[in-house]
Amino acid sequence: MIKLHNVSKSFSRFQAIKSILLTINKGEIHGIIGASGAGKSTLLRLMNLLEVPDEGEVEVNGQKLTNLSSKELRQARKSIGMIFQHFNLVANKTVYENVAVSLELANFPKKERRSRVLECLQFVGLESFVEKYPAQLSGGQKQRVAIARALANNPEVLLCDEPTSSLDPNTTAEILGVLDNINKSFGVTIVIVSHEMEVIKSICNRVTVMAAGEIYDTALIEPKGIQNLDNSPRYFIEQLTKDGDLDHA
Ligand SMILES: Nc1ncnc2c1ncn2[C@@H]1O[C@H](COP(=O)(O)OP(=O)(O)OP(=O)(O)O)[C@@H](O)[C@H]1O
Repeated sequence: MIKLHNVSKSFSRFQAIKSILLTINKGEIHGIIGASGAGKSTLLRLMNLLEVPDEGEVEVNGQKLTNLSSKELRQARKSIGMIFQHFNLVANKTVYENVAVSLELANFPKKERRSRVLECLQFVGLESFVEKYPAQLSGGQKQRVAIARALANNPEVLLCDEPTSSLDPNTTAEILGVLDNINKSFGVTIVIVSHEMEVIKSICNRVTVMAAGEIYDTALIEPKGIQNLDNSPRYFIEQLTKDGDLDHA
């Protein structure tokens, strides 16, 4: 479970996140959608303290990250994986080394590293790519390596920042399938930032709609469509459903 309690974040004098209250339930796939600049990525990065809040508390799996020392935070982050739009692989390391590096950083027992790397690469269907370098991979394959790297330490939470925004529709569907499989197989709580309503609708159980650093609404996504949770106006959600993607200028 992830809890943000009255969390605010400013950059210089610009308030990007305004006193946000949000609970993400254990085991759910939670989408965060909103127009460009709404604060989606900042909100996600507050969940593992890549951005440190100016005010408020961040709690993940019962631990208040905002109260931890830097050593304790490093430990807590082992259970929070993250993937990015541009994959963030290390160009001069092989597929194998890119995944192994997260185990080294986490002091994973040396003897078990090789089998764990291979296990994660097998899960994403890339066990035969161990000796390849990122430049030899397609976008979808790079994102699979990034997912394997994020999975290596058995995270309880996976934060995904626009994970399919650089991919074509077929590859997007494949990557969303991998994320769904991770959620179903291991019970990992997944948070996905996206500007595409189709992505959110195809995989998420709930969606939070952001506008100008605030939560506009949180809605439950049912198989038959989107239903409002909070009895607040349905207008924005209905617009999103009708118009499809949000403008991502
Ligand atoms: N490190 C930073 N320094 C200064 N301003 C920042 C920083 N990070 C984010 N911002 C500003 O905070 C606001 C929210 O940014 P954020 O990236 O969270 O929005 P977003 O909804 O994810 O947008 P996009 O969809 O375009 O990525 C923007 O106005 C952005 O310019």
